[in-house]
Amino acid sequence: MSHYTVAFAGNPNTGKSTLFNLLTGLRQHTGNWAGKTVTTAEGEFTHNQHVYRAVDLPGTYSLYSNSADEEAARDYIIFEQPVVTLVVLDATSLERNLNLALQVLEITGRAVVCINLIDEAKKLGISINLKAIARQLGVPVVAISARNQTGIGELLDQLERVATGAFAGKPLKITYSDEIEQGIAELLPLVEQTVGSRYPARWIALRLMDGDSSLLSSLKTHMGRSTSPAHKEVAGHGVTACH
Ligand SMILES: Nc1nc2c(ncn2[C@@H]2O[C@H](COP(=O)(O)OP(=O)(O)OP(=O)(O)O)[C@@H](O)[C@H]2O)c(=O)[nH]1
Ligand SMILES: [Mg+2]
Repeated sequence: MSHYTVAFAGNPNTGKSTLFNLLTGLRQHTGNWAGKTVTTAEGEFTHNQHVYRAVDLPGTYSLYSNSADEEAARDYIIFEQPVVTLVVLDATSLERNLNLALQVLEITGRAVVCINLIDEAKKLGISINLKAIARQLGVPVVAISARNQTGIGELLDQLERVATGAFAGKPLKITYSDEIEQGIAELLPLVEQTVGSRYPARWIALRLMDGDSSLLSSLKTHMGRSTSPAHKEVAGHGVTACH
């Protein structure tokens, strides 16, 4: 039986924990990230004989280094490298929410985009062209309502496709201005030489150009250790639903 780690990322209040609780039921525990006062939760669920370890990341608007929450979500995706990152978006404010999805896709193509609160969007008369968004983003896109429990089967099927490698994402690559692309081109070989092929060099180059010293110090910390799965760092127990 395979075990796949799935990280739940998304803006605050997009229903990550509602979905997480729905999938994991009471098979979950909460704790703090190592050295950070950021609460996280882990749980387990099964679909088609595959076991998934779900990690509920803190809600963030970006993966820059504006807060401990953003640093924790960023570090998890980059350094713990979940098999799938599930990006949960609010269907009623897609434009703002897609910003985080684009940032995740700059880091990894092993992602599924989950458009939640589709019931609310319908009430507001918002219709969403899932196929067009999926084509543009290059990863599966599924509409669900975590509250009404609709679309969950399709979401789990898409998670499985990405987790097993049956679907290989071709994540949208954002092309920046000539000046920035020139900077990336100069920095990229140095970053690749330093961090190797394990980490997303283009994204790291971009963040370094932006003067992201927090990412730099996280890189130093994580590169000094071999692989250390996140679950070892989560010091928690107790059965509780997360919020
Ligand atoms: N109408 C509707 N409400 C939902 C749905 N999913 C979640 N909600 C509601 O949205 C609110 C936020 O849900 P949470 O699951 O706490 O959101 P979250 O993303 O975990 O929030 P943070 O942990 O703060 O980032 C709650 O009141 C949920 O009941 C949905 O599919 N439809
Ligand atoms: Mg939550």
